[in-house]
Amino acid sequence: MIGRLFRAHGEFCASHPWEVIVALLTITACMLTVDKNNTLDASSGLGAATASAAAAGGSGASGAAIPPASVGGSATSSRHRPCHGWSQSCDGLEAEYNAADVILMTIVRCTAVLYCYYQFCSLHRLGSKYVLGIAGLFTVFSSFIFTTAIIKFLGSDISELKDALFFLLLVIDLSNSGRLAQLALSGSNQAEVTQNIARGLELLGPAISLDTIVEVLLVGVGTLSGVQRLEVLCMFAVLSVLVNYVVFMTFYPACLSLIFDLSRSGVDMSVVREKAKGSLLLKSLTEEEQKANPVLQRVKLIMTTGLMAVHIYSRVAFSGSDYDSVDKTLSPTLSLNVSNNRTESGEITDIIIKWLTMSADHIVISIVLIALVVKFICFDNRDPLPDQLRQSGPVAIAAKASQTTPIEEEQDTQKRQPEISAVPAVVRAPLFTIEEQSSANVSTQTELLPLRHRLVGPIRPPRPLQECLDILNSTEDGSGPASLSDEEIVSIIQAGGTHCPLYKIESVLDDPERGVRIRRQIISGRAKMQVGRLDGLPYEHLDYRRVLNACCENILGYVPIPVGYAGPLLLDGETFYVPMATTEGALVASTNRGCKALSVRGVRSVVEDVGMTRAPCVRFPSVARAAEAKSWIESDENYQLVKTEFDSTSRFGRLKDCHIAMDGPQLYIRFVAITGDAMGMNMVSKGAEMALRRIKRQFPDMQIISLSGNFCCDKKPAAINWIKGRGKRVVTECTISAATLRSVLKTDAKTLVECNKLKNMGGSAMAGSIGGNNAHAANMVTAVFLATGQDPAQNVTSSNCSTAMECWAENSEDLYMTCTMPSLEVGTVGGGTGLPGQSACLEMLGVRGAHATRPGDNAKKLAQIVCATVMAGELSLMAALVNSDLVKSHMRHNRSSVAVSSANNPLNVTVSSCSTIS
Ligand SMILES: CC(C)(COP(=O)([O-])OP(=O)([O-])OC[C@H]1O[C@@H](n2cnc3c(N)ncnc32)[C@H](O)[C@@H]1OP(=O)([O-])[O-])[C@@H](O)C(=O)NCCC(=O)NCCSC(=O)C[C@@](C)(O)CC(=O)[O-]
Ligand SMILES: NC(=O)C1=CN([C@@H]2O[C@H](COP(=O)(O)OP(=O)(O)OC[C@H]3O[C@@H](n4cnc5c(N)ncnc54)[C@H](OP(=O)(O)O)[C@@H]3O)[C@@H](O)[C@H]2O)C=CC1
Repeated sequence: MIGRLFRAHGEFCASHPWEVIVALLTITACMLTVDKNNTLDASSGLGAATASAAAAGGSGASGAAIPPASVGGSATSSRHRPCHGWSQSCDGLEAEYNAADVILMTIVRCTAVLYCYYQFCSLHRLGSKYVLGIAGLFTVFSSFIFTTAIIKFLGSDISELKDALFFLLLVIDLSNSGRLAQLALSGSNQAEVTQNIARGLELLGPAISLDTIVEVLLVGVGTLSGVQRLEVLCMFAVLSVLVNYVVFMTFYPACLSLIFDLSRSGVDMSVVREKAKGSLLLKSLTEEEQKANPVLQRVKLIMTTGLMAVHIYSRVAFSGSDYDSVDKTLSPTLSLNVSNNRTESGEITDIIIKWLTMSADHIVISIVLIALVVKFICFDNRDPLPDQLRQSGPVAIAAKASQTTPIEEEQDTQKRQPEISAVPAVVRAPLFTIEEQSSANVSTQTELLPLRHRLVGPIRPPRPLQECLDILNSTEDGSGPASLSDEEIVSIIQAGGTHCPLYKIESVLDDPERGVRIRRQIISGRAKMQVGRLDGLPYEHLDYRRVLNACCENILGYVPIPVGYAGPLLLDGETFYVPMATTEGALVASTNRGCKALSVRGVRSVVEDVGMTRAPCVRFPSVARAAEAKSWIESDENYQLVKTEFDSTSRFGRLKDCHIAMDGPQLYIRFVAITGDAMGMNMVSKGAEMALRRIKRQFPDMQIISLSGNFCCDKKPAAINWIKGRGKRVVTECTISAATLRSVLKTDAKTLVECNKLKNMGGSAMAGSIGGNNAHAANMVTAVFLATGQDPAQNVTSSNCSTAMECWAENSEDLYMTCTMPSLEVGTVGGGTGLPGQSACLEMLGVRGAHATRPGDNAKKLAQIVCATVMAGELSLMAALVNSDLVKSHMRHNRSSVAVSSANNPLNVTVSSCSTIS
């Protein structure tokens, strides 16, 4: 209920920022410009005191003494009406500074500075130091200005604020401003910002209100101390707390909202708001009100009650004629203090009395300081807001329920133990973002990543390096790397040598995930990365057995790429749903549309296993000797000798051909081999090496320049692959009826044929392209390659494609289309095809692993699917181009305002939106 009130209030402030800000500024301006003498004269009883205060203020500043009677009087009256203290402040403060004063104020100032430092450290831990730092500074500044205005209004001398400022710094809690700013600015549009601010106040408001009450009552105790200067300072502090509270609840959220409002570009907010309603973040924000730690809340409530009792009792006890006697009881030395402060007596007794009287001052200030310290330690230790939200969100709850086993919980608890970090970068909680919320329900580790990043291990000081090395190399039970803490392992790695090179951690530790975690920490430190830089790069839940010694070295993690599907695709009578991994919005949609058009009549294909190639470069002493070697290899009999050697290296690799090019005394021997279901580069390289040995036996003067002489030609554009082929050669064909062209692609055959001729043929010829007579074959090739674990770099040669179109049927209104791809380098065995995700995608196509009976058939089938998918993408894009739909569709699917703004703009300001374009 209370939370909802705060929420409504926050919503109001955020949605009416101008009104709130102008209202507050107007009130402040009124206070600053009001004629305080008139006002105070008119007010009850304050006039006299103010007059004296003003006078004293003036004198006080110069250090003039005030008659004891007047001071005393003031003090007395101040206890009857606390606000009186404002006008009396100068009286109190003008008292001459003695050694104790100097020490005391120094401590207060130091504490304030340290506290500020602590606050900024906390803000840094929360996330962006710039945004949050500015938020914190803004709160301090605005609170100070408002407090000044009120103090001036109450008739005090502003010159005395130098002491009060430190109290102001001590009572302001910047972390809440940081939290609210972080939450507000994580919104991607005005509606989200408003909702985030409302949600933030709903969450923070009740706790902050209670904190404020406790602080006011606690610090208010100082106003009962009987020590006049302390009373005045405490009144400043109380006022600061109250003003800071009001600023935080009104001015601050309004300003946050305004920042966003002013910096966005004219977007249609009704549309954006509609979109925002569905966002995951908002869903999590509308969940049940977050409760602060109930134990702490109860303690605070009890404290509040107790302090109220103290205040009521004290003020009743001090009222009326009783006051003087009570005052004497509580502070018997006060009058002495006042008079003694103003004597220049050097007598020991006077000094003792002065110190004794000041000790009351010290004691109460110490109580206030201790109370503040207790507040930091006990009450400010609440979970960061992002954690609270994460815990509360329905998505997170579901994710937690499904993911967190008791064992995991236990591990997490262990990992929450204080870290023993030997490296400088300690990963902190990441910025709270929509993306983080959105990803909470997928089974990646990102949600708990920051905690798991930390170095873990038994809490004990690291053992000496030699001892750690002995344990590392020991084979005894209870020894070995598992018994070393992360910090000890880091020290071994940092020491260098061969014991545990950074790139071998996984195998040395025999625990890949732990190894990767430690490497991330070390690299973060060595690369002097900002805290949390690697948080977005997952590394857990990866089957490292399938990665190590197969796919990657020096692993830091893995990059998740979205996988979509295009289909159904009717190919040679079979239906396929083709997985595509891409970050190019609109690509899958386009291919999907193409599949729809093609599948009405279905695609037919032919495939040929051209063979994988490897062409070493060898050199002979003379051209004649090179020519002799060439003819030796090309003779049938010798070719068989070489083939036997080649084939001996694999159960599936079989030498198919040998093309030799001569360039001076150099030979480029292009071995062509079928490689079963593997793409075959390793296999053919292995075979080529063995074949070269045989040739060298025959020609000992042959010099092997390089196993790869670029005549192969792998991963580089080359005409030879276009002409002779490489891997699999596939040709697909299809006819698309005029009706389908109209209904699905919104075009006709004639227009497409014309465009294909001028763009894919004419345009590519003008560009001097080889193998590029297509619109975007590389798009589909790469997306399917990534999804199915192919070598991504082989998209270069594999994307060779000629797309042809003709008008078809009697009336020439249908379309006949072919795609010819002579060099598709694909495999269903080896490389990345064995990784779990990639393997699942191959499974989806029914081509995972080796073909059970006919080795090579799975790879060929995959090549056919790739070519048919390319055809679908080609058809759809060509239709989009003739319809001038390209830019429109990409603005809709390929440019998210959230992604663009969060990448380029720390304030998440929307820099573009499809709603303005489409
Ligand atoms: C593999 C190496 C580096 C071994 O090289 P090496 O000299 O045997 O290794 P080493 O054990 O003596 O270590 C030397 C250094 O290599 C690094 N190193 C060594 N091992 C690791 C590891 N596991 N993880 C990370 N770093 C490693 C490391 O820096 C190490 O120094 P250290 O730190 O020990 O003082 C070397 O043989 C090599 O560079 N091979 C070439 C592999 C390659 O480039 N493959 C690319 C694919 S080929 C292709 O796709 C295209 C192609 C070929 O067809 C194109 C064409 O036609 O030309
Ligand atoms: N070395 C190089 O120059 C290059 C390497 N690459 C990389 O090479 C890797 C791919 O090499 P590739 O040779 O395809 O794969 P692999 O190196 O993984 O070799 C395939 C393995 O699978 C076995 N196998 C089992 N069943 C079959 C089957 N039905 N058909 C074929 N092989 C089968 C083979 O047996 P057997 O041992 O009997 O042959 C062989 O051991 C990729 O990671 C790629 O990135 C890429 C470009 C160049």
